[in-house]
Amino acid sequence: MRPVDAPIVTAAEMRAAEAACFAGGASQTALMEAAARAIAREAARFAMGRPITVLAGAGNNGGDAFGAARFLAEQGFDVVVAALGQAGGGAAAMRSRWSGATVALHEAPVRPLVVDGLFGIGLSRAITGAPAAAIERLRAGADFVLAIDIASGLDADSGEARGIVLRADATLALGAVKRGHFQGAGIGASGALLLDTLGLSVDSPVRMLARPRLAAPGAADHKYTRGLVGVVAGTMPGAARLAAGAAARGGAGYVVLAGEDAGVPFDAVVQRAAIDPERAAAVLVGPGLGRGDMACTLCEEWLSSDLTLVLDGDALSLIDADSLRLRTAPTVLTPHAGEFARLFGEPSGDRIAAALDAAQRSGAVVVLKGATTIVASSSGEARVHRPSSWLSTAGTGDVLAGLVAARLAVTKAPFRAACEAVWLHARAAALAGPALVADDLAMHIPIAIAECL
Ligand SMILES: NC(=O)C1=CN([C@@H]2O[C@H](COP(=O)(O)OP(=O)(O)OC[C@H]3O[C@@H](n4cnc5c(N)ncnc54)[C@H](O)[C@@H]3O)[C@@H](O)[C@H]2O)[C@@H](O)CC1
Ligand SMILES: Nc1ncnc2c1ncn2[C@@H]1O[C@H](COP(=O)(O)OP(=O)(O)O)[C@@H](O)[C@H]1O
Ligand SMILES: [K+]
Repeated sequence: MRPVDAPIVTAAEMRAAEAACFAGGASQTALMEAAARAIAREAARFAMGRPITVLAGAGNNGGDAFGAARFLAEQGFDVVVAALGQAGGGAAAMRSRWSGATVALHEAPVRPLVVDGLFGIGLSRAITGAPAAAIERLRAGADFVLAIDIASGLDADSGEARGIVLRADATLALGAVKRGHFQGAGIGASGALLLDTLGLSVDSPVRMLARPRLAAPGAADHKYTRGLVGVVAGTMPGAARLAAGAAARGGAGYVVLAGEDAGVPFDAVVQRAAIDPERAAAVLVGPGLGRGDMACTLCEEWLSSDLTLVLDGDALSLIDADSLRLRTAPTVLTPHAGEFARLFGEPSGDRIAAALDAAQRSGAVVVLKGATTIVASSSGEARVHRPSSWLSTAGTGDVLAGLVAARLAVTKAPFRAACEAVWLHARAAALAGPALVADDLAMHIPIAIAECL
């Protein structure tokens, strides 16, 4: 099945869940048989009757692979297992139950479907030399590669490539999805992500972002109760206009764009010289702000206020992470990778861990944007989302910042607001379709909202 709202675990967390399952009386063989059955089910769908090469390593990933080969052969598929190393532990039992054709990895026949059971979460060193050459040859000749648990060559936590990676067209995650599916080389090498929980009970404060549930305004609501968003314009007012337009379409009751000659995206957005702090439910500072003296002053003023803030773009270059701790009002930061590195230092491989650390250090909700976007709270919760790659165009981050401000004005709950905004932004991008520009997003936000009511 396609995972929705699923927990995302590290290799250590997965092993702990597996150990708890064994402590509860389950056997490793039974778990492997269940994994093998799930893999065979998916592989059969993708093979559509064509011949299959199953790659089996020496660890449990290989054990799953031998089991899957057996189930596929029982269904009448033409299956060859290409093995690497001597299966040990639970994998040895699975290997002994396989009586079909077995060759060494370097002799693996190129076939339309390759099932990758070389390495899973136990990969401990880079794949190089003869196995790497075999992987390259098989990938080049295959129509479709199904990875068991995680594509071989990916670090399960960071998603970084360890030597060569056998890029998958689909990955069947076992037990739970892994952080490595969403990060580094794992983004491009995992293909379509599927999950079989194998009945394991896994929980984590890090989860895939689910579609939010939103409420229509109440009968007693008016423009102020629904929340006024102030957007501070600066030297590049186009960015502030994009943000203000998104805030208005994102459900705010009233949007004020503050700045002389900033203009407005449409007439519903009000241009004023300044934002009335008594009225504002959330203020966005940063998109197109500039980094001169004026920008510095504005940034300092808003930082020292007791208003709920979204800090984006230039504002993220004008503040320091530790001073944010002094704020008592909610703060949401929306950095891209470069802004994040300036504020908090270059993240080590695991960006999810880096975003959680940053949230804890600053006390703010951190939205670390990119091909995978992570929303992290200072209490250790994180939500992870993969938006359309068509979003990689100028100004889409300004739209997201405006949306966060709108949801913040409506909900008053920073983590929830950031999650809602990231989902709506990605959905608006999907609705806008290929070759979108940032200006296209706002008009699709109401359609995305309608899907959440
Ligand atoms: N965790 C779970 O809940 C479950 C795990 N299962 C499977 O078990 C896998 C993890 O099994 P393991 O812990 O045995 O780990 P792996 O099967 O990923 O491989 C570890 C083995 O490969 C060797 N190795 C690592 N890197 C190497 C390299 N570059 N070159 C050559 N050898 C290398 C190690 O020394 C070890 O023998 C999962 O990915 C999944 O497929 C399933 O069987 C069932 C459920
Ligand atoms: N390759 C990608 N795949 C998916 N989303 C992406 C990709 N690259 C960027 N994005 C998204 O596009 C937006 C870009 O924001 P940002 O870098 O702040 O741009 P800008 O400042 O021009 O608005 C973010 O929401 C980010 O998550
Ligand atoms: K694998």
